[in-house]
Amino acid sequence: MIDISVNNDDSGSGKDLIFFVGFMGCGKTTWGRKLAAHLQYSFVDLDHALEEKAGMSIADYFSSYGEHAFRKLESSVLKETLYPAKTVISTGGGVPCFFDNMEWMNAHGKTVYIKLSPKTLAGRLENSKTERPVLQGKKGDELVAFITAKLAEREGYYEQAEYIVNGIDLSVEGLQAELHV
Ligand SMILES: Nc1ncnc2c1ncn2[C@@H]1O[C@H](COP(=O)(O)OP(=O)(O)O)[C@@H](O)[C@H]1O
Ligand SMILES: O=C(O)C1=C[C@@H](OP(=O)(O)O)[C@@H](O)[C@H](O)C1
Ligand SMILES: [Mg+2]
Repeated sequence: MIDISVNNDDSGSGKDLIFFVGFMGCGKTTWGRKLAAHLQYSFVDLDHALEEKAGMSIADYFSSYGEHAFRKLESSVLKETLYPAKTVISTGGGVPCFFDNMEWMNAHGKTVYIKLSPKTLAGRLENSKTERPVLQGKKGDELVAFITAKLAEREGYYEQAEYIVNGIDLSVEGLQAELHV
């Protein structure tokens, strides 16, 4: 039998999907991939899925079509991707904060918020090679101030996750125990 999750119904909820959420730089892509390998689950990074669907990088999509179009495409990629059973999904940092995406993820799998302070996030983002157009090249104190304000806007969504984990001392064994998988 082929495993297909059908959009907007409950068929995904029994399929062992794990969604990582949290601010840019908290480690969703890194730890999603590691946990999937450890559990022998499939792995989907929604940013990569979106780039494939759009046929261009996120930075190019933002500059060509703007953030509003990006958020609509992001939500459709979240909901229309056919996830195999047992998949870890790393979302982009804005996903939980638009439309009913957070509710949708909670209805379709386990959700995990990787929580970190603005200062730690800023340090990681300054050393990360991934392009993040939302940050507009900010660095140093300006970056910390931006993250502090943006996280205050977004954290209420992230905290709707079923599990909240400290991003400082993550391990795949710790995640596996916490999530009971
Ligand atoms: N536990 C960790 N300790 C130190 N650096 C980390 C850790 N987890 C991730 N990173 C680094 O932080 C940066 C952002 O990680 P990434 O997985 O791309 O985050 P996200 O997908 O949440 O934006 C990357 O450069 C990554 O190597
Ligand atoms: O927080 C955001 O608004 C964004 C986060 C990015 O993903 P990461 O959280 O993996 O960096 C990516 O989706 C896009 O650049 C927008
Ligand atoms: Mg990522």
